[in-house]
Formats: sequence, structure tokens, C-alpha cells
Amino acid sequence: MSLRIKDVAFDDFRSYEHFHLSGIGPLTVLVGPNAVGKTNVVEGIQLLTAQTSFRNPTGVQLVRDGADFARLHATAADESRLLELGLTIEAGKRRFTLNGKQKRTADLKGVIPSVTFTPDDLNLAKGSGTTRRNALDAVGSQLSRNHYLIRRDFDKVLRHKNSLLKDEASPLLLESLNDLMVTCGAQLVCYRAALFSKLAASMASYYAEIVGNQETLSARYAPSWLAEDEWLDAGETLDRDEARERFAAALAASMVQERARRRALVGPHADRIEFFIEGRPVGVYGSQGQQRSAVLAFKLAEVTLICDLLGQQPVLLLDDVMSELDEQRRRALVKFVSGDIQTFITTANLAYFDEDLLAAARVVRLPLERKDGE
Ligand SMILES: Nc1ncnc2c1ncn2[C@@H]1O[C@H](COP(=O)(O)OP(=O)(O)OP(=O)(O)O)[C@@H](O)[C@H]1O
Repeated sequence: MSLRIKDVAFDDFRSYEHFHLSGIGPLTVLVGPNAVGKTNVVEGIQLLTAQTSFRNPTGVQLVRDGADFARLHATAADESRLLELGLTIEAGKRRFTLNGKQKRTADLKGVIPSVTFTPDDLNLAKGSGTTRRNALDAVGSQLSRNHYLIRRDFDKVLRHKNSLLKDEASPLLLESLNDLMVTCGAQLVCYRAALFSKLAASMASYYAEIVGNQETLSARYAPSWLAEDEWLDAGETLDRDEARERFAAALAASMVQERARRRALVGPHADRIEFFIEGRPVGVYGSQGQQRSAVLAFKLAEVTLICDLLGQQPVLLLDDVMSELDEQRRRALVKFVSGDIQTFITTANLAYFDEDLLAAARVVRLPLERKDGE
């Protein structure tokens, strides 16, 4: 059985001086008016589980105005284990603990993963490639600490290279940085390709289910060294030596152009990820409904992949998404939520939920009255 969150508590986090919810079950619906702090709860749980927040806040933003530090805490348990997750945010720094012992972010990856779905995620379909690359790496980071570490290292090397290009550094210096870029970049691309092949297959099958097999979705990935119209084949993974060779060759070939444009053009930061419906890119050609279905399929695939690869179910955090989905997509999501995945849903309006779902849920009204939490 997977670890499940039993209890969460925040002190001086965002709008909360104190927040405590105990006796948490499989499905919790947090309902309340705008700006009451629903998203703050989702964000707190995401920080404790995925060690990141979809809002990309600074440490200062996370600490309640006027307070010196914020403390977040969750208890999770299964039949045999009891885990205490902690996070202190002070002077812009985040310090995580597990069972009272300080831990590095990388060491917590995958302990209790989570999948967050917010209205901003609609950008996965219609936004730039950066959004999709980041989403893929976020999944990979929860599945593997190596994926997390290599992405972090690559970002550092990329920042360094861009600053050298800006300062018109010598070709010799750039070449030595390119070697570093190849070492971590090729590994990152290999991780991505392996992960993507699984995610894409699952996403396609969820998409078919959501739209009643009316049309097909294919998700495609291309490392930056491939030409504009080239993609990896479905299910194709990459051999690390070949990736290194091709990446190094592409870097050498683009050196003149990179120096002229004074920024790094080739590398995992320029990989392409695209979703196609009936062969046409959903971001450009898809209707709003098709884009929403594609994003929903991505999220459901993400949950399934985490279950399959980690053997631990993620916590599902749905922030105000019911109002964004029409009846058909809501039904697909509710069907999924009604399974075994521990889920938190926020909403300003319970009318978006059908009675069966509400009957199975614990409905928590915000602001909390003392009896809700204690
Ligand atoms: N560091 C902070 N200190 C104090 N208050 C904060 C801090 N950060 C955010 N807030 C407050 O939290 C509130 C927003 O909370 P949240 O985003 O959780 O609302 P919500 O219930 O999800 O609202 P909506 O339904 O409109 O999305 C705002 O009033 C905001 O000013």
C-alpha cells in the first residue's frame, strides 16, 4: 500500500498564521471563497511532497507577511511506516527534513511524489516548448534523483555558457564549456527520451479514452540536434554514446552562429516536445477543448507513470480545475479520482461536483473552523 498523507500543518506560511488539517482520507475537497487560501494549501502540500511549487515563488513570498520564517509539516503513513515531512523557509532558504533529520532536496525525490494540476497547466498544450520541457523534467525529477541532479547541473552550465557568450569569451573557453555541456546534456536527453516514450504512450491512450476514441493524439520528442521536421520514433530511446557524439557535433557546427547571436542555441533547452491531434500540433490547431483534453491526458499519464515506475502512488493536487473542464472531461477526471489515488481538490463552487463524488469526499470549508482541523 502507498504512503498517504494523514495530517498537514503550516505556520506562517503564505496567508496562514496557523493551518492544521488532520485525519485526512483519500479524497478531500477544499471549498471557499476567492483568496481564502485554497491554492496556498495545495502549494504547501506540493512543496512538502515534490519539493517545488508550480508558482515558482521566492522564499520571501512563501513566508507570511511580517513573519521571520514559515514551517510546514506533514505526516504520511502506510501499513508499516510513519513518515514526518518538514520544511522550514527562512531568509529565502528552504530546509527539508524527513523524520526530523535534515535532507537534501535530491534525497527526498520520490518519497511521496505528487502531481499538481492547475489552470496554468493549460499552457502545456498552448504554451511554448519550455513549459513542456519543464513539465517532463519535473516528472523525471520525482521519478529519479539522477534526473533531478542532471537537470540542475545542466541549468548551471547553460547559465555559465550564456554569460560567456554575452561577454564574447574566447572560442577556447567556449569549447571547454561545450565539453561539460555534452557530458550532462547528453545524459539529460537520454533520460528524457526514455521517460517520454512511456509518457507519450500512456498519454495517447488516456486521450483516446477522454474523447471516446474519436481522434488520436501523438506526443513527440526531438533532441535539438535533429532537423525541424525530424522526431524520435514512438518508443525510441537513445544510446548515451550516440547522444554525446551527435550533441558534440551539433555544438561544433553551431559555434559561429552561437557567438554571433551571443546565446546557446543547441542543447536540451532547445529540445522540441509537441502534441499532435490527427497529425496537427494541438497548440496551433487544437480547439480549447482538444487542448484541455491533451493536458488532462498528460496529467493522468503522469500519475500512472509514477505509480508504475515508483510503485508508490502520487498525491494528486487539483487546484480549481473543475471549472476549467467541461462535463465530458470532468467525468474522465472524476472517474480517475474515484480510484485509489489520494486527492485534494480546491474549488470556489461545489456545483461543479456530482453528488457521488461529494458523498465519497471529505468537504473542508475554508476558512477553517477549529473543529475541521483538530
Ligand atoms: N506571503 C504572504 N503573506 C500573507 N498573505 C499572503 C502571502 N502570499 C499570499 N498571500 C495571500 O493569500 C491569498 C491568496 O490565497 P490563495 O491563492 O490560496 O487563494 P484561493 O483561495 O486559491 O483563491 P482563488 O479562488 O481566487 O484562486 C491572497 O489574499 C494573498 O494576498
